[in-house]
Amino acid sequence: MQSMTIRRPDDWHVHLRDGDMLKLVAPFTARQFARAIIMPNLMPPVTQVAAAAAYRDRIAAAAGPDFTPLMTCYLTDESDADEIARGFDGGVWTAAKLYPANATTNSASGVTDIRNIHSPLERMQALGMVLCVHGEVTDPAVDIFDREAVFIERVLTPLLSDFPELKVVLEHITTAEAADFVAGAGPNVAATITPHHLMINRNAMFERGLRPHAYCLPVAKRERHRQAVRRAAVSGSPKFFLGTDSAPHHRPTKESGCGCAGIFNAPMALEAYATVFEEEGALDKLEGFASDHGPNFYGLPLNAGTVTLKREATDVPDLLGRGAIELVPFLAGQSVDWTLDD
Ligand SMILES: NC(=O)N[C@@H](CC(=O)O)C(=O)O
Ligand SMILES: [Zn+2]
Ligand SMILES: [Zn+2]
Repeated sequence: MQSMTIRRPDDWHVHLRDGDMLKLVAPFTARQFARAIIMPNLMPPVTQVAAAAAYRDRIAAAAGPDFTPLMTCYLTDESDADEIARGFDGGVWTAAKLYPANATTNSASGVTDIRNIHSPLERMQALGMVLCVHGEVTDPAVDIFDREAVFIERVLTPLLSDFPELKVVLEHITTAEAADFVAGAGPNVAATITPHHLMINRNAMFERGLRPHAYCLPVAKRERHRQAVRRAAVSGSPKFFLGTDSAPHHRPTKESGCGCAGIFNAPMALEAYATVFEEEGALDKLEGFASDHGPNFYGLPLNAGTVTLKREATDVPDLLGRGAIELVPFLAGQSVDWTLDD
């Protein structure tokens, strides 16, 4: 196949940040996607309807008219069910986001115990509002490579037995356990999958030296898990859909003695997914994964337009930037097999 046209896709998990970083990265996402679920882990986090509406306006200004940001509410121990319902009913919030406190970047204000958000979760279940989950336990006694699987056991399974109708997206899955759990759960449970977890395993972080640009959370796992996540992505199941988790960090904050977690993949996300789906002999499954399963799960309309991908290599730049900000993109200096036609 030399070219393929699919319904315009959406990104169901992205970090656009704020200020100059937002201005730099938003056009990359808007070039690829019609809509995106915007992560609320700013400093301070987006916990209030008014803050989310103002952030939405800043994103719209940075991304241009062809892009719709879908906002999320950052859940904390103090989250108020009425404020969440008000933002959802008012069309500001599409979903709410559960960060276990200190699990990842800017999650210090996250939830310390799931019991503290029972009343917001009860309301969300009644409203049909999606809960997006960073699914890792923070218990330092649990090995970092096991934190997703243990989260499923200790937190997600009890959560779903307390709220059996709650719509839950287990985000950026990295393990066979997560893929199996989601596949076997009810239709109210789905997962997003990133390009990097499809393309790299944990060796990438240690290839001939320490590689901070391959470091994100949840951390990439061993090859067996990458293979399981690839099978889930190309399975055609409506439970698995595209979420890049593009998470830009200024270069010096990654190339550091304590580097930030996050991989910036927005510039060539679709091209990377197409490369993986072709390797798996599943290009016919790309449109469902990228453009249909997400909106169907969220109960949103499918996009009207299309995008065309050509089977021509795209070279990924070593460095992207503007002004003082420098970003090393995913697959810097390498290439992907497809090109997005503008
Ligand atoms: N994925 C990451 O490694 N980092 C994300 C946070 C997150 O999605 O966990 C970030 O905000 O930088
Ligand atoms: Zn996360
Ligand atoms: Zn993320």
